[in-house]
Amino acid sequence: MDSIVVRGNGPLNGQIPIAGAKNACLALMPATLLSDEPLTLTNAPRLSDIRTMTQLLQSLGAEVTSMQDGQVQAMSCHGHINTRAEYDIVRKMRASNLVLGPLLAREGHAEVSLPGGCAIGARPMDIHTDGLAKMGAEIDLRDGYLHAKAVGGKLKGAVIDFPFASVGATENILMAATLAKGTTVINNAAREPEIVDLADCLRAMGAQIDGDGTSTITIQGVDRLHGATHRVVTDRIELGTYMLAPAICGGEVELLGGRIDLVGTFCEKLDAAGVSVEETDKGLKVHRKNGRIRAVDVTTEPFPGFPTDLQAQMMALLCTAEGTSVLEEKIFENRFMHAPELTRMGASIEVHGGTATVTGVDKLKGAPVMATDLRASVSLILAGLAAEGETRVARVYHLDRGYEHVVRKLSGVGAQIERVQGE
Ligand SMILES: CC(=O)N[C@H]1[C@@H](OP(=O)(O)OP(=O)(O)OC[C@H]2O[C@@H](n3ccc(=O)[nH]c3=O)[C@H](O)[C@@H]2O)O[C@H](CO)[C@@H](O)[C@@H]1O
Ligand SMILES: C=C(OP(=O)(O)O)C(=O)O
Repeated sequence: MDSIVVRGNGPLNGQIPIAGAKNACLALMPATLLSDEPLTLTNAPRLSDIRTMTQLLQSLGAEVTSMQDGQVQAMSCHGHINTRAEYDIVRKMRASNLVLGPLLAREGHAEVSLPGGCAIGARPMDIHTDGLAKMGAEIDLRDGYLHAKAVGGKLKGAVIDFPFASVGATENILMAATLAKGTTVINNAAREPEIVDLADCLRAMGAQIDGDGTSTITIQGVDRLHGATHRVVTDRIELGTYMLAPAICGGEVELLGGRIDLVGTFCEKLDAAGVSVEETDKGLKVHRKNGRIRAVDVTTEPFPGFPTDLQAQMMALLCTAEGTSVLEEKIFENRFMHAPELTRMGASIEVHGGTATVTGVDKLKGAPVMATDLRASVSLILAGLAAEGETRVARVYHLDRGYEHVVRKLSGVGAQIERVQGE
């Protein structure tokens, strides 16, 4: 198992290109199951999660080709479809559950293993299954698999009120509804940019969708969808992560492809902490305004609120801020696993339930630490970039799920970072 070794070495300067969004691409890829014709995605990120989704789609009978340097994924699904998504693949990644809606819409039945338990919270599937049940699916859990069957062989449009604006449930129902009979309305839908990106792609495939990006999405079912080519939206979480690098280390970094509308609330918090974000014709330029970072309070919320996927990285910034910051995690009940690791580096953090109180210290000190999940791992790298001495982050396979070329991107702006073999 590889580790990442980082040495704190002062300001970072230069440019970092931002990739296509993992979380958009993971929803876009299963959309290929909705059509016999090819779906081509450009700007796909080079990540292990994308390879896992590729394997899953191939196991269901899709042809998936990665072209050129892996940045284009072309998929086509015209032969026999296997409707069983096996545990061995599904357990690797929560987003595997996004094949449920498309399989059910296309074939009228599906058997999908429950995704593996993820360390950041329980992450049940009830909002997905209740929504599909309203559309006429009978679903039961047997042998660890969700067995779903559309009564009469075809899903029907329905009005579905989500108890929580779940991103994955919105994506599953949105895809299922494109081929359902009649009109589906999702109330309290998620508004994340990845939802809008998926709706854009489905529209390019011939779907009739209105209201994506708002809390009410209306989908008029059609008989068939056709092929399309779609460019994956910029990864706002990778963007926010690298915006924090000059905020933590000093210097000035331009994030190529960055857009304020993807990270609005995050930018407001950076501004309050003393970080300048400026729009350029190529993206966003970030530097510290002056002096030390100031403490800010952060509460994670569904989009357009502060993203839970940037909470760990923001905590890394606030570890050396002037004053005390309170971070409230409202999306996942167990998403502070980076806190004890940051404490090993000299941070002062107290966690009580869903609240972490961070009192800024002058300097962090390098230490051996362990990545516990994707965003936790990158928060430890960010902290290590500003710490005195060497930080070794073990278990970086988590990082490979969501950050392509992290060593190349950060060393390109002057960071001392390398990947080494062994824990
Ligand atoms: C691949 C992908 O896009 N992952 C993102 C997606 O995850 P994901 O789609 O899993 O997140 P959800 O929005 O569904 O989950 C939010 C909350 O709702 C709860 N819930 C969800 C579904 C359900 O049926 N029942 C239920 O109780 C979850 O346990 C969690 O507490 O959105 C999260 C919230 O922005 C992000 O952190 C993840 O990076
Ligand atoms: C939690 C994340 O991903 P997943 O939903 O795939 O676990 C993430 O991208 O931060």
